[in-house]
Amino acid sequence: MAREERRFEIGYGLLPKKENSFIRESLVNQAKSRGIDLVKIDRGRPLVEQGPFHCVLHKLYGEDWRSQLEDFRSRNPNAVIIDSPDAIERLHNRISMLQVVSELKIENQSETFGIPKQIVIYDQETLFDNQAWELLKFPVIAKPLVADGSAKSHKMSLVFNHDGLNKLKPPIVLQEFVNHGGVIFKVYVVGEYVKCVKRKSLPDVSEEKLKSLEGSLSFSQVSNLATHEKSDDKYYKKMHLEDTELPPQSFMTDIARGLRRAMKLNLFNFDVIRDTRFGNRYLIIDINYFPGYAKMPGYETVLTDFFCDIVNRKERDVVVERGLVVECSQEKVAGTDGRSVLSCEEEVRKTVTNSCCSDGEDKENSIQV
Ligand SMILES: Nc1ncnc2c1ncn2[C@@H]1O[C@H](COP(=O)(O)OP(=O)(O)OP(=O)(O)O)[C@@H](O)[C@H]1O
Ligand SMILES: O=P(O)(O)O[C@H]1[C@H](OP(=O)(O)O)[C@@H](OP(=O)(O)O)[C@@H](O)[C@@H](O)[C@@H]1OP(=O)(O)O
Ligand SMILES: [Mg+2]
Ligand SMILES: [Mg+2]
Repeated sequence: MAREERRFEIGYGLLPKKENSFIRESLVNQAKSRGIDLVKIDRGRPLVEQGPFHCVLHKLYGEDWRSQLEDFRSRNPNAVIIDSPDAIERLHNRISMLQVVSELKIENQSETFGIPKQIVIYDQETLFDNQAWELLKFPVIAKPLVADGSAKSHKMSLVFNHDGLNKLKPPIVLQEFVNHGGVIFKVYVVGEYVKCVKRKSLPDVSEEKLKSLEGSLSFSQVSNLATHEKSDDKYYKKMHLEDTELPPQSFMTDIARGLRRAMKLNLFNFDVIRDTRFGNRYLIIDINYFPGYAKMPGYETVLTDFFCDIVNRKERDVVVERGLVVECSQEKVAGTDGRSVLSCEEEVRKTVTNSCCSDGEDKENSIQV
């Protein structure tokens, strides 16, 4: 006798721009075909009155939203919130964002990683204080300290010399500009899934060129420009993205998994550049929460797989790859708010079968919510 299909509801809270790019019909349909209904959260009504959702997916800020999530969590202790506002908050400050990279330990003989030299400047006086400059060398990139998703938080300046400092408005982070061959790598993380892609970046600045450059140059979201915006530009015509080799996948995966565990986040990307002075040195310059996944080929499948894992309370790394279900209680794996996806041994032991995400067959290891 055919078993009734179990369905799950995932509520999403996104700004209109994100909703437009992420919630495509192709994603909604694929999720639906595998037992997941993506439902828009009505921001005009309390979250607790909606659903009931098995999972909440969000990229919204502010105190009101935080307290709505808190209420939701206490009333729905079994629901999963992807991800916790506290964990996301770390990415709203460009210093705390990269601190986690500096603390990460990864064993690798052939490649190294880190972050560029940087200082934080809170006021105008410190900007012109020579002591602050002992560590850094021009050119530098001035980035707003706050990275809250506003247009302002993406406005950057490439500063060539002291004259260029006049226009800057602290609080800012001054980060050494590192020549990297004009190509940036964006590493997308969706739970355990890791995908690295190439994008165009700022061109290198030679010592020679630096002498002739005046002041500073402003720019914003250079790796996100539409193709037509780049195509007229002489520089971009000269660029050969296809000639650039990707960093080793296993190295990027190790960094991604390390970051995921340390930050307790499931949905993020990080920007990596390869220092041209040392072909095997990689620098992480930016980490973004819930980035533009729709730019990833086949994002619908990747995201649907992830949703299925979440609602089934199972993760590939623990349940499938290692096959050791009990490890969940010992491993600090990226948690979510509400209940950690992998935190509790008892939950994992509640092994039942259900039809969500199965390809027609029941899976012995799936966990029911
Ligand atoms: N230290 C650096 N050295 C060389 N280039 C850099 C450095 N920092 C940033 N860039 C360039 O400037 C761009 C913007 O910087 P960053 O990624 O920090 O800004 P963002 O506004 O947070 O970007 P996103 O749109 O990815 O959120 C990068 O994509 C890269 O092209
Ligand atoms: O739409 P959103 O506001 O989430 O924009 C994000 C943007 O995704 P989009 O492509 O969907 O616009 C991301 O692009 P990719 O790194 O994936 O290229 C990146 O620029 C994030 O920094 C942005 O987030 P913010 O920093 O502004 O919060
Ligand atoms: Mg970036
Ligand atoms: Mg960013």
